[in-house]
Amino acid sequence: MKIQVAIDLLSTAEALELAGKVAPYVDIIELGTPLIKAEGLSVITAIKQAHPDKTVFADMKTMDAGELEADIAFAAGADLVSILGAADNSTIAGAVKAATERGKGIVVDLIGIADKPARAREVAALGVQFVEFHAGLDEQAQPGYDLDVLLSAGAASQVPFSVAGGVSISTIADVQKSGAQVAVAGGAIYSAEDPAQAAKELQAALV
Ligand SMILES: O=C(CO)[C@H](O)[C@H](O)COP(=O)(O)O
Repeated sequence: MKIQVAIDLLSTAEALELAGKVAPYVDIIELGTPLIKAEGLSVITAIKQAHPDKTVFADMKTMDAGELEADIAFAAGADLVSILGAADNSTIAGAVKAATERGKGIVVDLIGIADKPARAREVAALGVQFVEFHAGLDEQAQPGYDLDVLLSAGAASQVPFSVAGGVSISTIADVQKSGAQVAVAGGAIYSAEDPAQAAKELQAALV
């Protein structure tokens, strides 16, 4: 299983600093949606230039104009771009077209989707690289939030999937057991007192 660090910070300088610390322990560096909105596409270029050996994920969360939005993120240096599962299939197909032309990949984010396994199977058929079973920061803050629900849904989907929803050192082994290809960790790394140590421990917890 791969580890993806989600950088939900607000400046390119902070993102470069965090990426520099944690890069040895992660496979994929994600530029979070608030970061891209705050800094623009240039943050993607800055991170890719600093870490050309890493897969750079632009969390665009695109809902419309899939081909155009994916293409501008790929042109800036992204290797993977996220499109929302709630988007029309034509939006996802357009993004896949841009990815295919550039030899890159699309990840569909199932945030807010009720029947995640069913939608995952539909979008997988459109040619996306993998599907993200995701509970966003606001959903995680609701009483009774349970990561296990996401893990069961991912396992039931029978398509390549990632998991994002407050993954931490206490849950990463369960994420791996669920069969996920990628575990996404944001707050567990960027909010840690020692982000490099936190990322190292996540990596060490993999079997
Ligand atoms: O995309 C996001 C929020 O929409 C986050 O990047 C994702 O949820 C991972 O962060 P965390 O591990 O803190 O949940």
